[in-house]
Amino acid sequence: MIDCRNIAKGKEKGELIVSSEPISFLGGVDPETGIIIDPNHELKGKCIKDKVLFIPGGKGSTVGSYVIFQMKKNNTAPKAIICLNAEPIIATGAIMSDIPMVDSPSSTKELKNDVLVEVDGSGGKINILG
Ligand SMILES: C/C(=C\C(=O)O)CCOP(=O)(O)O
Repeated sequence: MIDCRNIAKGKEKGELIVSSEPISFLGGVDPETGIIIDPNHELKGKCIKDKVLFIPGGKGSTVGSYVIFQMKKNNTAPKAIICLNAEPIIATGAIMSDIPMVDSPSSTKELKNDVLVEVDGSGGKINILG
């Protein structure tokens, strides 16, 4: 179990998709599919739908919050979000879209691609399931 700061309430399970780079949701992610479309991003072509997204944080336009909300409506959103350091764009998007979110994990060594985790955005914890 990894202690975190709780940002957006709720609890969801999913497989991790990890990036060392921040993501701009406006222009960087296709809300129709959940695929990363930023040509310069390390996750270009990868789909974040139904994944647990682990990123350093967000960047870019504040409209990114609404892109996250649109993704939730389209069923293309991540199940949960983990950030190293939450910032207002992604935190607002997660809160208004009911996507569990935490930041400031006490350890990141187990947070690797494809690991199944449960994010508890209410209690501020990540459980490693396998
Ligand atoms: C509200 C904005 C644009 C719109 O309505 O489409 C401005 C967003 O400003 P940023 O500097 O990109 O956050």
